[in-house]
Amino acid sequence: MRIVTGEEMRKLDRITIEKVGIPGVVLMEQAGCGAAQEISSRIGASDSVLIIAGKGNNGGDGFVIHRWLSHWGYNCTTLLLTSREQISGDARINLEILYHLNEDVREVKNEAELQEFWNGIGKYDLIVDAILGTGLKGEVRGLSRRVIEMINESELPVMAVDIPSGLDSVRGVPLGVAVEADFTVTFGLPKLGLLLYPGKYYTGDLVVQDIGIPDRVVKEAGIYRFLMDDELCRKMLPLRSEEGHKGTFGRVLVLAGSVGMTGAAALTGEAALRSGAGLVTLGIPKSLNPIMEVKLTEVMTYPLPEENGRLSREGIPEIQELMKKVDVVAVGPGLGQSEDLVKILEVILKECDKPLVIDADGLNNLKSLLHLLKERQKMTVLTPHPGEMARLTGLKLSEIQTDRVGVAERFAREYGVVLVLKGVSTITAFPDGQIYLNSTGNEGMGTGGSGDVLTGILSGFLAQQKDEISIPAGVYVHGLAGDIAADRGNSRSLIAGDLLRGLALAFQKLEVKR
Ligand SMILES: NC(=O)C1=CN([C@@H]2O[C@H](COP(=O)(O)OP(=O)(O)OC[C@H]3O[C@@H](n4cnc5c(N)ncnc54)[C@H](O)[C@@H]3O)[C@@H](O)[C@H]2O)[C@H](O)CC1
Ligand SMILES: [K+]
Repeated sequence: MRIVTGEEMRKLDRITIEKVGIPGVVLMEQAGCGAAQEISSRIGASDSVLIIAGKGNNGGDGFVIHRWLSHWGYNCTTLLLTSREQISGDARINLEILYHLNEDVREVKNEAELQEFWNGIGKYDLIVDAILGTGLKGEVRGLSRRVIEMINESELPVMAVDIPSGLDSVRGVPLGVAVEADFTVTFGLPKLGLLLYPGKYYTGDLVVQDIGIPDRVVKEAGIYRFLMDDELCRKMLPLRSEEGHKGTFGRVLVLAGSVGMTGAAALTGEAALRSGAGLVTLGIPKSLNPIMEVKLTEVMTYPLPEENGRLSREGIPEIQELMKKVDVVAVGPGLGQSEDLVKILEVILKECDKPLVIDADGLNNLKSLLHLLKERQKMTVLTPHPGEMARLTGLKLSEIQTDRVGVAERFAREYGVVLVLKGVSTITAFPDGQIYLNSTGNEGMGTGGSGDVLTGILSGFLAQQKDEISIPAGVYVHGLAGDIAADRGNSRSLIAGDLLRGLALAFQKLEVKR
């Protein structure tokens, strides 16, 4: 499913109305009736509903909701945060209908009148926030601001119409103040801010209501952000032929590990195999080889020259040979940091003509080599968590976390890489501007080794099909494996090894028998 900003949704509405010819009042009817159905499925037959309506079409949706809920027998009151005369267009049509039906509509024009009305708030069972939607501009001001504060203080259940009023539809942050909703019915397509933190807190359960915006309008609008789901992931999984063999499923070289950091290397190697790669070779400091030989069965190990327990530049000729024999190279998990490792990474960036996945310490050794990324002709995937992204870019953590999509989008475009910015709602950004927002995973995955498993999954996918579109699918499968593992156990006690076992179950859920 595509993801839009408020502004993009307004453009889609406008094209649908002006070019396709579906009247706005029809879209509003679809929106309001759909939202009323969702509300009706969540409240009791004798519940009283208070619709708080702003001056624009978000308020208009509220009037339609009032009409349908009342039609189904619910007690409804609309609190209008302005006077009747201030309402126009499609919203006014629906407001007049409420008056013609003698529905209970109260107008409040100032804080005193609002406070007087609010003294009776206790008789309502649900508040419908139809104050502000995609027309919000700047910090919330005036009566809208005061009523949003009162809604949040009221502790009453709240449903938000389209967007929790006050929430920025791009960055998902409150513009001064925002409604804290229990659930939100958004129209047409999900707005980006509803899917990011802290926007997710204000949104509560998100329901996307189809209001009949034609697919063709959406496709032609050039919307380039996507929300991952099972269906989209299935389409992006690497294809596997039934006559396949180890060679066709691809060979992965993992350069990872250092003394004391053998687990990262093992997790990456196993995850690549568990994701369907045919053969995986793990290049590690040679003193670790006996340990890894015991630890790993299916993953082959290759002892490389070392210094102080980390790969050393003496190993470069062997690494150059190893890279020629594989389909994809993953470098970084547990590597450590040193000048030799920077030198090794520099050679890899300059000479490796295969897709490359750089993670963890591979990223921490990359800072001085960023310019080489632009020169690579083959795909490069970087998988930083926010801290590694801060070190890579020199940005503060807060600058990254309050504009995750923007930061990822700009970096991918500038360096011509696929950037996987991990965190809640991991973002995959492509050099052409495409953005994929992940929707799987849980807090239990904030555990050592989780990222190593992701690196293995991504390199395992690229080994099977050198198509970067499998990267968001890998991120999705990683989170799905974590969700399945957490469901079977408990997210608190989740450890990275559980993800390896969860992978098979994740594929089972996703794989449709071809
Ligand atoms: N356009 C359509 O056909 C459909 C729209 N839908 C719903 O309509 C809203 C968008 O409506 P719009 O009238 O453009 O804007 P809003 O109702 O969101 O708000 C505009 C209203 O609010 C005032 N305002 C703006 N910024 C602030 C602020 N910072 N503080 C206080 N007040 C502010 C402004 O003066 C206007 O009066 C969309 O979200 C949908 O809910 C239908 O759903 C589908 C068809
Ligand atoms: K709203």
